Amino acid sequence: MRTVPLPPIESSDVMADPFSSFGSSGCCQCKFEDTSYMGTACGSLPAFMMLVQSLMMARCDISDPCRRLGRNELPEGEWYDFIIVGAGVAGPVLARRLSDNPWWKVLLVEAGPEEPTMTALPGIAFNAVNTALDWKYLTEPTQPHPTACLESAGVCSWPRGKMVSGTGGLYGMMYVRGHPEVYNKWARMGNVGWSYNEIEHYFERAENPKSAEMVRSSKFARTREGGPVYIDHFPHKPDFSEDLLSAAKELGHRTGWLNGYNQTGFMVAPMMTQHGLRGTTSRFYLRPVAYRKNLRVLTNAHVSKVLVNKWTSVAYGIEFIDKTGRKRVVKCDKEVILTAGAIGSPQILMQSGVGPKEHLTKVGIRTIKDLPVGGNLHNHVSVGIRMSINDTPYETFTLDSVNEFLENRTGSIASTGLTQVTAFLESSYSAMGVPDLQVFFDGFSSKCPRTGIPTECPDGVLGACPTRREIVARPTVVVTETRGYMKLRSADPLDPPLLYPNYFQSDKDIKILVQGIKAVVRLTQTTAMKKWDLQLDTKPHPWCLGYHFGTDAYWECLIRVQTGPENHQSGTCKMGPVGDPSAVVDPQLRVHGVTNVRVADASIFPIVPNSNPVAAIIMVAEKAADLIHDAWNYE
Ligand SMILES: Cc1cc2nc3c(=O)[nH]c(=O)nc-3n(C[C@H](O)[C@H](O)[C@H](O)COP(=O)(O)OP(=O)(O)OC[C@H]3O[C@@H](n4cnc5c(N)ncnc54)[C@H](O)[C@@H]3O)c2cc1C
Repeated sequence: MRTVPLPPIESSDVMADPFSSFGSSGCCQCKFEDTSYMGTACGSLPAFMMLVQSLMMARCDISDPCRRLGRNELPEGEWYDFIIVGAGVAGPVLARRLSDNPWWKVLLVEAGPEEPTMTALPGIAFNAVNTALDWKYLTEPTQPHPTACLESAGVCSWPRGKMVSGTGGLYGMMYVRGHPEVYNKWARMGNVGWSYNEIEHYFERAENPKSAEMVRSSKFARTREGGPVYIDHFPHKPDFSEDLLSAAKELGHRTGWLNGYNQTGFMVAPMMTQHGLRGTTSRFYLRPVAYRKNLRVLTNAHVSKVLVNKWTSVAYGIEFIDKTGRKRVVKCDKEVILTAGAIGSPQILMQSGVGPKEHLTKVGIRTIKDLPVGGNLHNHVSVGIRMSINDTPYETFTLDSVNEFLENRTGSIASTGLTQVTAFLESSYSAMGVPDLQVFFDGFSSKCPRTGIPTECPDGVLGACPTRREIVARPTVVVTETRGYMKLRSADPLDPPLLYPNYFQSDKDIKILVQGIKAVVRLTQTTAMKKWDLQLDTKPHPWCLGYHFGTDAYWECLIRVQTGPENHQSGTCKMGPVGDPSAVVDPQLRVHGVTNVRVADASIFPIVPNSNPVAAIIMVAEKAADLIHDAWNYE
């Protein structure tokens, strides 16, 4: 941890827009406990990255210290109206919207530290994975036999962010709403008020499309500019991306805007980004209101349970473990809202005695309400298909690109490279025009450049690079049939839960994925790709030598051996009406049978949207805020 010691925040220090503080030294009068994690990300920290880190941390327009709310202590004896648990994607939205009412006191509690400065750089977007800012969850092998991630004995790795911004601190920033039919299906499952027509305005309320092209296009036709979430294209993309779109066009795919009912095709995706920096809901929703007296953000506080009166089943506060390891209690008058994500929220509910009675009894927790918490666990799933192009793979993160970024906030550091290109495709199993495959592409990105010199190769050597650059295409099933579950490992709230995703228990998921592989392989046969000599890596995986390379049987083997577990975990506190035996929360997001507890994050999805989920999570949090305002304003 590195502390920048500065005097307390003045409201006049707080800018509505961080870019307005660009070049100003005045904002550096503020205090912010920054986290340095590049050493872990890089193994040992090269001098060049140490320099970059010091530069970024010292720049107030990037580190933004005056607009950080996170504190490790709470004043003794304070009471709150609402306690929100988890400052990831959903938590900051609710904290902002509820504290809009100046009469309500709101506390947002987060297990991790404030959002570090370095996560703001899109060019090293995924560096916080596997550091102290990641919960580093590992799944359990499917019983009785492993069905996926066979290369690692059936154990898949699930990174989840542990910081203000949550998994948003290590996500790819892609902003996609998902197909309207997914939400219509939620409504058909008995979730009154959740059809696309009824929720569309929550997307619109959040969005702030920035590029002129977006504002003009029909994509955001009904969205007025001015929502908190900046949506833009990155200011930089590799030349290869446009040719990739041409190749897709050649194969008959639609290219350009993909949204709403027209989601199928290839595009350079819209991103949550502002002035070249990572867009997170903490940046967009919390920082502009850092001056509010009725909003507190408590960091490094692990919530162990919601306090529920065992006679009345009414929630009245939370118990948490603070930074020093001390158990503490904080109470509220109105509601506890769980936004701790698809693993954190169900874990906290079960620790509180809300969950499957048989399981809770086994781990020694007294049941307050018997509910199927932790069921319906599902996730998208992918496989990486290695390819290469004729291009010298020089580092994109160089001293020149650092200078360009610092001067203009443009260049490769303001972008995630080829990851900004995506495709949505329909397999032969898809219905109603809902794409069931998404393709991600990786390439032209950096992790830990060592020298900053433009002729640095991927292994850190200068000059004599190989002549081919690796590109990975990742077809991903986004309408999955498989369902898993999670359980507590023990009654200890600090023990990670047992996660059983059961990948590919449904054969349909693997068949869809094979079709996705064939679709990406077809790209290698296009004229547009001749220019780059895009080639499939045909070296068979040693575990799949028993199958002919390129046959369905070979691909099925590869999928199970080298499973890409994706990061869109959902459904563990499923939303459904009274009478739905698999439901945990009702369509008002209230936990069935427990008063004054709601859940408002990816865990309430009855079915995960067929796209990256952050847009949908923001929509859920926006709607939750209205439900809460309606409930308590009436009171
Ligand atoms: C590498 C990667 C790339 C991704 N790219 C994209 C993308 O481009 N676009 C997209 O839409 N999605 C993407 N995602 C997925 C997306 O980031 C997640 O779906 C989303 O962040 C989930 O939001 P959430 O609010 O439900 O949970 P989280 O963001 O995980 O937030 C939960 C918060 O609660 C806190 N918490 C948990 N337990 C406790 C506790 N007991 N006490 C206190 N606090 C607690 C956590 O520390 C965390 O801050 C990506 C994910 C990963 C890992």
